[in-house]
Amino acid sequence: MAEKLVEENNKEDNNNNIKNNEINIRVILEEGAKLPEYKTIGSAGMDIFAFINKDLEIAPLERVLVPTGVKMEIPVGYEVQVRPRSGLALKHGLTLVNSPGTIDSDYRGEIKIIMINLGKESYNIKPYDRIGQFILKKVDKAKLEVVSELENTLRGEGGFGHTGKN
Ligand SMILES: O=c1ccn([C@H]2C[C@H](O)[C@@H](COP(=O)(O)OP(=O)(O)OP(=O)(O)O)O2)c(=O)[nH]1
Ligand SMILES: [Mg+2]
Repeated sequence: MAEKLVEENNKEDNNNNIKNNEINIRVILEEGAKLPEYKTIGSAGMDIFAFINKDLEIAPLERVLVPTGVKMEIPVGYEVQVRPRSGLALKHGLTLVNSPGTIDSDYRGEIKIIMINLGKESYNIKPYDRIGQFILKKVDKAKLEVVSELENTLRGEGGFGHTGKN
């Protein structure tokens, strides 16, 4: 799969002059853990594999913390978001409680995935199942400046649906 992807990548580069902008991230993998991977050339997210040694059952409305066996050194100025997979969400009601989860650039612990079963039936996560995806994002830092007045706009303080439905 990895070789195929590289091949496809090069082909795409040659054909369309598309260059993937890759950011190097140093990773520590626990023994036996699987490195997250992009499944297609255009995937925004790298799929994350459950690092468990036996099936993990999630009852309806139960929350579980699923290990990944992955530690990362995310460059300053970036974060990693942990997002659900739509297939698991649609077919089984499986999602992430804190979606999108935030992995800070200074976090050095093992990344874990907080899953919840919103379906009606128990679901078994199997070892190495793909349970979510990592998205690398640039983040700017805000510098908060306290003032007494904000610039006026048409919307003003209207929010929470005040523009109506259609
Ligand atoms: O789904 C997640 C979310 C977070 N984390 C790790 C990485 C992240 O950098 C750290 C803290 O996450 P967050 O800031 O969302 O949680 P918190 O409750 O504010 O904890 P803390 O006080 O440690 O920041 O926990 C995960 O492994 N998985
Ligand atoms: Mg925090």
